[in-house]
Amino acid sequence: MSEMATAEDLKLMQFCRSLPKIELHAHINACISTSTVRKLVRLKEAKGEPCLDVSKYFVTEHITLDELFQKFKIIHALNTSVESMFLTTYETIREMAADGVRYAELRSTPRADAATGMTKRSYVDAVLAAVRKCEQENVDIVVKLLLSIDRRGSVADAADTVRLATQYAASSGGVVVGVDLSGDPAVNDARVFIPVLREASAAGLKLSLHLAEVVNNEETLELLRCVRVDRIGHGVFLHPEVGGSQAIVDCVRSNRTPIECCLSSNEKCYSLPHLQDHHFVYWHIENKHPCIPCTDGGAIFETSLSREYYLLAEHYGLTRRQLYDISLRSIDHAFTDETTRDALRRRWQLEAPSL
Ligand SMILES: CNc1ncnc2c1ncn2[C@@H]1O[C@H](COP(=O)(O)O)[C@@H](O)[C@H]1O
Ligand SMILES: [Zn+2]
Repeated sequence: MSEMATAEDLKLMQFCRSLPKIELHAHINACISTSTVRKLVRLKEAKGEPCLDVSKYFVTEHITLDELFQKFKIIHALNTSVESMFLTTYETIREMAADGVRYAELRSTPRADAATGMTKRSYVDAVLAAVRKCEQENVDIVVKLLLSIDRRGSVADAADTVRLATQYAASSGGVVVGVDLSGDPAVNDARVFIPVLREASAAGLKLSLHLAEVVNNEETLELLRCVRVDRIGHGVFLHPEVGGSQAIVDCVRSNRTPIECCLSSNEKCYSLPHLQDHHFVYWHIENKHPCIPCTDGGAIFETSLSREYYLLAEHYGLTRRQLYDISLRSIDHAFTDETTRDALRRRWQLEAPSL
């Protein structure tokens, strides 16, 4: 919101906060708020370990994807232990709940760290322990987890992640539900992961893939055709007008594959001159295609899910009723069972803010 926010703007923001919301695209290490960063620094200092300059973590202006991935190096250097992963996840969940998010799918790339003894498995355990603690404390949110494959890694690493996800899907009481493919889109050809991703689907895991973050039509089309893509992350360059292709559009439309749209993240990393040019307009407004507003990780992009809904109203003139409907429809695309979805829908009915 600008400094010149009018009473109407404030009322709209208030509405967006009270709207029950569902977050389907948030990388844990992109969700670390200023206050959590401070806690992580204290944790590191208490152990006598050096810290990088964490003030550079936040994306305050337009940056390139390359610069974004440099920022993750800063946070990864800070977040190296099971204690810090637990803390990060715990704080993230509480902050989301405070923003009115009632269902969230977090995603994160399991990492090992020789210095602290963290393994990929203890990393996931720490995240799951934080989810359980929030449940025990009755934090008002349902949380699920996707394990992320980093496309910069090897196929063997990816296979490891799918194996972990398969095991945790069985042992986590339904918290681990799927796999994400992410990482620097300029690195490697994601088609090498097709067999591994197919195995993940065959094992019953849901798949959300970062696709078309840069123009890469062959890769995008082949992944869409060879893998059961349950949701698309970003999909900035799918349609021909922006360098994508009609074949890709046909594929996405015929499968009605939902697109996770992260306005602020895209605006900051793709330097969209105007949010009017965001692909939400093409897909959702012009073509009624299912799109889910998400943050990508609110903290790093200095946003929140409420603010993303606010931006939809501000830039595309969506009414409160339309914002509510988008939020309600997002439930259809959650990687959970029908019972949970029905419970969420009932809640949405009860909690519908005055429209
Ligand atoms: C434009 N946005 C993006 N595109 C692609 N991958 C992204 C991303 N934002 C985050 N990640 C992926 O998530 C990791 C950080 O969270 P976790 O350590 O997994 O919790 C990054 O290292 C990258 O692999
Ligand atoms: Zn992402």
